[in-house]
Amino acid sequence: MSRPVTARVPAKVNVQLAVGGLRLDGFHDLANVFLAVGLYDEVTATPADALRITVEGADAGQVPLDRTNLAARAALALAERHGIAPGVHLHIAKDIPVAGGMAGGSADAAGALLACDALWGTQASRAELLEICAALGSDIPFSLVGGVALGRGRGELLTPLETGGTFHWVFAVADGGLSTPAVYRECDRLREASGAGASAADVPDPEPSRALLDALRTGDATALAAAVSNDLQPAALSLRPALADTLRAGADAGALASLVSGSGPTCAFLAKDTEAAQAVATGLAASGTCRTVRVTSGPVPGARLIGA
Ligand SMILES: C[C@@](CO)(OP(=O)(O)O)[C@H](O)COP(=O)(O)OP(=O)(O)OC[C@H]1O[C@@H](n2ccc(N)nc2=O)[C@H](O)[C@@H]1O
Ligand SMILES: Nc1ncnc2c1ncn2[C@@H]1O[C@H](COP(=O)(O)OP(=O)(O)O)[C@@H](O)[C@H]1O
Repeated sequence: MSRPVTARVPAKVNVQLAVGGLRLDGFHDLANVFLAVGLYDEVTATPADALRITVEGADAGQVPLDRTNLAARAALALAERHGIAPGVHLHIAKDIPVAGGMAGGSADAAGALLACDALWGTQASRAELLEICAALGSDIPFSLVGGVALGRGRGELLTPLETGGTFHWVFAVADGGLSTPAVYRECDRLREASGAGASAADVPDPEPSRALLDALRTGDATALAAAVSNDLQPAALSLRPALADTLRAGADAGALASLVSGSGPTCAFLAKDTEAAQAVATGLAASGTCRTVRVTSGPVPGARLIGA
């Protein structure tokens, strides 16, 4: 019997999330600049008679254990393509906040794919793995690739980006999640309410910011802080007004930039260095405006097999 295989996959923050108009297929075109950060889920694949999912971690109770779990869907997609039975036990050690705008479910899908590919010896090419990822969810290709990348289309068409250094991040994890489709819907509603319109004909094509790409390339945290943006932030704040207090608490504690991570509700804070990040974390914890605070850095590599 084959030995268990474990994949380790990072979370992400979006340093730019420019959202175009609503497409006919229900998605939005994006200029989505992803940066992988050092919070990880681990997915372990062990041979089993049938597909089974187990989850450990503080948020484990919020993760589905049936075939709607993104890790299960990834394993099923790989098995189906290669005509094999999806007999596998997937155990997820979850450290990425659930429904937090940090792509935890996407991380588990990418991890399950890598781990099952190794366990089953399916030897899928990188291109095939990326194709399966894109079919399962817009953010999943980035979980596989990691580092820093620009996502076009609905976020699945990736171009890796150059970076000149490590950035220090603090994350304020909220109580409870936000639904990604609900946040996109609220973004459209706010655009309609402002009179500008929300369709692809009304909203300019999203473009990556030149200043942001330059700041990433040079590794300049102050320049990056000046250039970060998230078009979903007004929608997340509209659905969860208390996030404004969290963003303010991080800024008061010395963060160079405070923004909602993707669709939220996790808030991300960029700090000058490790000491400044600790000070921001201490200030946020004392503010009582979030459930937990995490300090980390990035960019980090994407999904990797460990202990192989
Ligand atoms: C907002 C972002 C930013 O990176 O991530 P989160 O912050 O939620 O992690 C992503 O765009 C989320 O990507 P992901 O969570 O993979 O979304 P999908 O499963 O592909 O789509 C879920 C739903 O989100 C909406 N959606 C998603 C992507 C996109 N470009 N336009 C959309 O309108 C659609 O309503 C879609 O049905
Ligand atoms: N492996 C998984 N881990 C977390 N959530 C999952 C997973 N599979 C499916 N889901 C569902 O996807 C939703 C969004 O989860 P997640 O990817 O953590 O958030 P986000 O899209 O905000 O980054 C969850 O509420 C949950 O119902």
